[in-house]
Amino acid sequence: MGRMIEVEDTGLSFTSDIDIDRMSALALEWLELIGEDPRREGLIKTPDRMARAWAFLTKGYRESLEEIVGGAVFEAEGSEMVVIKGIEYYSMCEHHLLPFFGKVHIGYIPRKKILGLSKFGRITDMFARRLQVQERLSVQIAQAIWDLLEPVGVGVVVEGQHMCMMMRGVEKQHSSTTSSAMLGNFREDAKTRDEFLSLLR
Ligand SMILES: Nc1nc2c(ncn2[C@@H]2O[C@H](COP(=O)(O)OP(=O)(O)OP(=O)(O)O)[C@@H](O)[C@H]2O)c(=O)[nH]1
Ligand SMILES: [Zn+2]
Repeated sequence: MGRMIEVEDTGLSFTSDIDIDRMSALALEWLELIGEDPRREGLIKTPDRMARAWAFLTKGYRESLEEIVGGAVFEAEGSEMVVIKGIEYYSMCEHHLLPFFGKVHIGYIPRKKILGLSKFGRITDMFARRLQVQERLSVQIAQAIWDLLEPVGVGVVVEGQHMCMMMRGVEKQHSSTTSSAMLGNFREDAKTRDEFLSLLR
């Protein structure tokens, strides 16, 4: 069993290692409970596959910002807006444990530090690969960039389609949700925010 980790300010805790055997045993029971025969040929390896898939889908719990960003914070001059558009993500809603997915758009105005471009995708994935609501995903990405780079401002826009609203429940196939998080002058200055939003169009 893994070490228990407390996540600051969230009241969340989780184990640092995934116990694949125990998850697999639960998955087998799950298959029985939905009315399947987990011993039939096609399902023999399914509990193990399911455990491993879930280990991947929740790997963000076992990653930290320091670890994924490494040394890719660089000193830089200039204070023009940087926009990274269309970062795809897949996450799991915390209410139904069904997927939601879409795109993340990030903008920031550096003060003295810039970030390696690939790291925006890695930060997105670290938070997306946890149980989420879309609003919190937006805020966590923005806050992480804020803490890392101490920029003049940062804005994050997340678009998402939620399988729990498509495959079940309200069964709406064509709705999509946009959420955002704005910090610094992206929050305070309408002109900066508008410039960011116009670059997303
Ligand atoms: N705000 C927000 N809501 C979400 C997200 N993902 C799923 N939900 C919603 O969470 C809500 C949970 O509502 P409940 O009434 O407790 O659950 P439910 O009976 O399964 O609801 P229905 O989906 O309407 O059938 C639903 O309205 C979901 O659409 C998300 O990322 N953000
Ligand atoms: Zn849901």
